[in-house]
Amino acid sequence: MVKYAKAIDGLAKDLARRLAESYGLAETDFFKGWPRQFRINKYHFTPETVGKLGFNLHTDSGFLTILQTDENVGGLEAMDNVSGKFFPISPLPNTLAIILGDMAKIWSNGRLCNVKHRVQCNEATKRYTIASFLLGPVTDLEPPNEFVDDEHPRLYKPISHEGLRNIRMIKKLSDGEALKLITYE
Ligand SMILES: O=C(O)CCC(=O)C(=O)O
Ligand SMILES: [Fe+2]
Repeated sequence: MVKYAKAIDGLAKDLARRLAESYGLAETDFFKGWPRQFRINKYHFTPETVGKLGFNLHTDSGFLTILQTDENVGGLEAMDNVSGKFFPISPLPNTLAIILGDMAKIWSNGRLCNVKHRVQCNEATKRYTIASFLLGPVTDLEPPNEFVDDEHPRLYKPISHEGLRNIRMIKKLSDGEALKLITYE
């Protein structure tokens, strides 16, 4: 378990660093000291739950999620935010799914998309997934200067990961809509 967590943590940091590099940012270790979280999702799908949701539509509140999906049981669906259509993220052996969350959208000043996703129960069986989250800063997050200019004015008021999570919880907005509440007029 510790070995797995360390390897996943290394991968998350590597992905974040490469993302920053791909935008030509000066600061590529921006995620230093950000908390991480690890969760095993266990779905007890039954004949009664077939056709229902196992996990409601949501965005992940953090920066990025590395999801190890069940190799045999599908159900994860991502939403295309232009058409609103859902498409399945089918299980592929030896493949991890990477999901960008609310903090990635705030950090990139709106360039990166916080992907809406859900889990649909398609068959009466058990389903296991492992989600590892690189969350976000404990202090208020502001996009790097490279993401802000006259054509791309600051979209969001500075906020910590916990601050955003509190808004999501209090306002019951776990589908990414909480970002509208911290948008500059
Ligand atoms: O179990 C899945 O496939 C998705 C889990 C998920 O979206 C999450 O843990 O945030
Ligand atoms: Fe999720």
